[in-house]
Amino acid sequence: MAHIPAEKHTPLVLSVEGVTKSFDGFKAINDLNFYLRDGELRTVIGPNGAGKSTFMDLITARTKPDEGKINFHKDNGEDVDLTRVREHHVSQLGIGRKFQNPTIYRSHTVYDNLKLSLSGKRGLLHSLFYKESASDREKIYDVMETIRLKDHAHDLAGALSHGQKQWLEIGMLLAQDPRIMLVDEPAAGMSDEETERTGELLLSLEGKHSLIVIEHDMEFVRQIASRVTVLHQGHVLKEGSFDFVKSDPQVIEVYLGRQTRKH
Ligand SMILES: Nc1ncnc2c1ncn2[C@@H]1O[C@H](COP(=O)(O)OP(=O)(O)OP(=O)(O)O)[C@@H](O)[C@H]1O
Repeated sequence: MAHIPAEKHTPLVLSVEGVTKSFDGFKAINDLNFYLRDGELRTVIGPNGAGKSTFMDLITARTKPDEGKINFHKDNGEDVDLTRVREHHVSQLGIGRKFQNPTIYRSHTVYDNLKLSLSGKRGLLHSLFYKESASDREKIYDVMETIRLKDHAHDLAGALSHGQKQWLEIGMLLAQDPRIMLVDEPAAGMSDEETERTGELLLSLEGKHSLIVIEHDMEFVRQIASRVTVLHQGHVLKEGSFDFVKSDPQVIEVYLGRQTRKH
């Protein structure tokens, strides 16, 4: 059983218990226990092949585990077993995922991308023709404010910088009010300034949403992390503050030491 920190009494939003997933006999995820608190920003690090993407695939029901439980704790007190839910229902439950490559509509404006995302639940064809209400407009402006793209509302998404595209996609998730946001390497390919602004953006979401951020850039992890989970061979190797995991000999051995040698 994984250790649940006793010092915090915030309710859990996600419990992953005893989860195993094999591919052709290889355990990509091996007896994994992971708990996420409501409003928490958790960073997940680990070497290539540690199982980070598979972990996200399991939470979003893209992949089904061989064993174990994955429970989403709804704010009405109900639990939903995510291993029994279809992938498209997971986003309707309020679990959104941002992949590494932005999936924005390049030939639409920033505003229209957010509008499409807001109305996404109604289907794409409907979304193209739907007239947003005053509260929808307010929501879109709130999101643009959060992702700092208000001044680009009427720019085509395809003309945005790499960093701005990533922020727009985070905004598209936000437009759907997710309870849990899964964010895969948000700072990849960004300039130092964009990376720092991305960190500020994620920190501004802490408390309002629960976030799991996978990241390799340790400077970025230092900026955003309060609690870090280190995955290794599909299992939690260590979990704790940035300073705790950074100085842990096992983490240095399997991940940080190798990272340093690479550069
Ligand atoms: N669909 C699949 N079929 C076969 N093997 C898979 C599949 N998906 C993942 N694996 C294997 O499971 C292991 C974990 O992969 P995963 O992509 O989850 O790791 P990761 O931590 O995200 O790695 P990276 O940092 O390189 O993205 C790897 O050895 C990978 O080859």
